Amino acid sequence: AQAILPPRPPRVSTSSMGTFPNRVKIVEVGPRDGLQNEKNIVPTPVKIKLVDMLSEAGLPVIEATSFVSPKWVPQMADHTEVLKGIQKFPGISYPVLVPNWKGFEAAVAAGAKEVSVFGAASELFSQKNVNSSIEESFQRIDAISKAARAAGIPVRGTWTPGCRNLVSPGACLLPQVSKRMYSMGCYEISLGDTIGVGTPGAMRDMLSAVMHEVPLAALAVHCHDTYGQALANTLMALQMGVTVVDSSVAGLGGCPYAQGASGNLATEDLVYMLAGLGIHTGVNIQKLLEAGDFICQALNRKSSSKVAQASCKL
Ligand SMILES: CC(C)(COP(=O)([O-])OP(=O)([O-])OC[C@H]1O[C@@H](n2cnc3c(N)ncnc32)[C@H](O)[C@@H]1OP(=O)([O-])[O-])[C@@H](O)C(=O)NCCC(=O)NCCSC(=O)C[C@@](C)(O)CC(=O)[O-]
Repeated sequence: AQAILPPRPPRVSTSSMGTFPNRVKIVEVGPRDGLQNEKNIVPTPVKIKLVDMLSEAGLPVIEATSFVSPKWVPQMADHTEVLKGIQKFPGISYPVLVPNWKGFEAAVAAGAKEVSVFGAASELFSQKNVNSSIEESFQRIDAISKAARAAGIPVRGTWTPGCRNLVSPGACLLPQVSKRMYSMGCYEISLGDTIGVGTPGAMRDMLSAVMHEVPLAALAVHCHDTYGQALANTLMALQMGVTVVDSSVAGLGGCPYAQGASGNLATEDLVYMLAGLGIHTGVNIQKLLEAGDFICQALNRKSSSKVAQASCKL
């Protein structure tokens, strides 16, 4: 596959458009969020090679795996082997998702240097996803954050409204839970549109509410593309000043406990859009496309990335 990067227009900024950042940090979630929903177990060497190829492509943060219960998510049962097996490139972070204390301890024992905690702003989704209430999730996160701080391990947090009214802040308590997570020591809060029903308007309203509670510099967005809105939602977030975006190579993804959740925003499409805006990411799109080809072949699947699809035809 070959990608032709879009021409860079002169930088334009008007008050009605907002100002785009010069640089965006991409958090690649493909090896974790992308693969966790796969029914067939992906061989461990394939997972390791995927992470290594993403490192080669220059992604600055790669969520490598998750230390969740193998009874709940069998696909992630090889988390220790994956984390130990990947090459650790200097300057790249490899956070791993941890749902509870047991997962945190196992992650640290496997050599994790950064962890991600997560929770939902909906009681129903919280029960489905982690078998606990929102309050119990906070207690777990608090304990993990304290221990992580003592061990010098940064903690990133992801919150998902996890309900149909996904980006409706009133319905989903997202600003309050984000604030609480931030105050517990998470250095960054990623706001997840887990089932991908958000629109740019809903993103604007949700972010406006959350920005009152958490500094903009500590916010990231994590959009799924169920309704084809992920790139547009991300663009809105960038215009509002967000500079950290989660995405998944080849648009892989979905949460096993969120009915209807489809793939994430494809990293290839994000990189292409950012290049067209003249926004620096440090990602080599050619190597990224190769990583996407590799995992799609391993999964026997067509890439969900429009850029990858178009590049194949060129
Ligand atoms: C949280 C639990 C563990 C509670 O699950 P539970 O069943 O309530 O846990 P438990 O404490 O009662 O333990 C049950 C068994 O699991 C074991 N266990 C317990 N914890 C662990 C662990 N960490 N690692 C390994 N094993 C574990 C534990 O030892 C025990 O084993 P047994 O004694 O029966 O043999 C479970 O609900 C779970 O693993 N949930 C994770 C679900 C998940 O991975 N969801 C997807 C990630 S979230 C997501 O994708 C959304 C996000 C973040 O990407 C945002 C977005 O997309 O928008």
